[in-house]
Amino acid sequence: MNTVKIVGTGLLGTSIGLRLRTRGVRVLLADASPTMAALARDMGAGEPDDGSACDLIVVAVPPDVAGQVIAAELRRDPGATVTDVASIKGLLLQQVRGLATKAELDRYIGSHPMAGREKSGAVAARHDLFIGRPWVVCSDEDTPPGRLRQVLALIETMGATPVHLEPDFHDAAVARVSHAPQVIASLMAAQLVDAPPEGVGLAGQGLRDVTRIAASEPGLWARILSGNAAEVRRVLLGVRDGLDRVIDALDTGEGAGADAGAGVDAGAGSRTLKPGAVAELAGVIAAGNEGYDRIPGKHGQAQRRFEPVTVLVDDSPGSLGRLFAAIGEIGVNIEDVRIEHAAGQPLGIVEVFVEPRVAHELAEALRRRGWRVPVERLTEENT
Ligand SMILES: NC(=O)C1=CN([C@@H]2O[C@H](COP(=O)(O)OP(=O)(O)OC[C@H]3O[C@@H](n4cnc5c(N)ncnc54)[C@H](O)[C@@H]3O)[C@@H](O)[C@H]2O)C=CC1
Ligand SMILES: O=C(O)C(=O)Cc1ccc(O)cc1
Repeated sequence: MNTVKIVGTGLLGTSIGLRLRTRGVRVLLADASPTMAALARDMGAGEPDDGSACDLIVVAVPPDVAGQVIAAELRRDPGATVTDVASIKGLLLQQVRGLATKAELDRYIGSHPMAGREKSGAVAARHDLFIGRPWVVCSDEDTPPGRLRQVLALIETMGATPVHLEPDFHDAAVARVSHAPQVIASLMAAQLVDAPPEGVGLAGQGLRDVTRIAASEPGLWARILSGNAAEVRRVLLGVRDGLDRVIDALDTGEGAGADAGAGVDAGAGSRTLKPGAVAELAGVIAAGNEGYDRIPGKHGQAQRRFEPVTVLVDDSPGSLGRLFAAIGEIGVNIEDVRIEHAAGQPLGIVEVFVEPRVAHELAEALRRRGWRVPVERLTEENT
């Protein structure tokens, strides 16, 4: 890879440019907005496009305009391989097929890095955005091997792992793992709009986990959802079935949306659920446990459940460093960390995630060293 052009210098394009520059690749930057291209240049992602011929062109524009931009780049630079990073693949390939010649199509390979942020634009770009993440490649049997090698070289330079998928399989998969979750996060967060501030103030890590991506850019996501409408709709219909079952199970015959006379004993003040309702609720949570366990964990391995050991630390400089050093001396590997601040107190609540078999031992060792470790939850594995 000698010269790579990036068209669309927002979050994705600028992140790719930054990483390519660390490897000494010449990067040309183009954007419909000259200001955005100048910003990416100022951040060190490359130099302004001077029209030179390129080995590889990466189209990183919003999905609804990606088809036209890909076709225009294929035509303009007859030697270049063209790839894109759009979040949808089936509809886009269909559009490019309608706009490009057969010879041009041989130079196009769609791709999609499964990494991003809830912020848009060059200012949010990071050179390490793609490290360790899957990067979908939609080549087919007609793709010339030399062209495929160029796209694979880009992915390798980004530190990502190539995953070869058909466009339709990709779209069905991302509807489930990315697009529908975005809708659910947004709908849940929207429930907070009218909530009283004292109530929202009780929010903890659970709500943050479920709603982090609700901060995403509305314009981009409206385009992504429209471009994968059928598959996203299919997943959401499944979610709606589940929601209907939960809503029905929670029906006590009183309050908002209750079915008249649904409760077994719908007398005044009754909160009785229908027979079978509790099992239905437990079943929903259990199915969630099962699905959650299928999410790949650290380094792409099967998800492993780590045990949290909770430690209360002073909200003061150096506290975290001392805690981590102590855990290192005890000889336990920290798998993950989560930090919350205790409401109204100068106290940090640190959850250190470790292998379940060492959790109890770590808690004891920390207590012996004077750390404040509340009594841990007893599980089969740590007793
Ligand atoms: N944001 C994310 O987390 C992820 C986004 N993607 C995909 O990457 C692509 C880019 O997304 P972001 O970088 O987040 O968007 P962004 O909004 O940060 O950047 C898009 C850039 O494209 C430029 N642009 C728009 N129309 C153009 C045109 N016709 N010609 C040239 N430039 C044009 C805009 O001026 C903007 O600078 C999208 O297709 C998106 O689906 C893929 C993975 C993750
Ligand atoms: O932030 C996250 O967890 C994401 O999943 C980001 C993301 C957003 C859009 C994509 O097409 C791919 C990845």
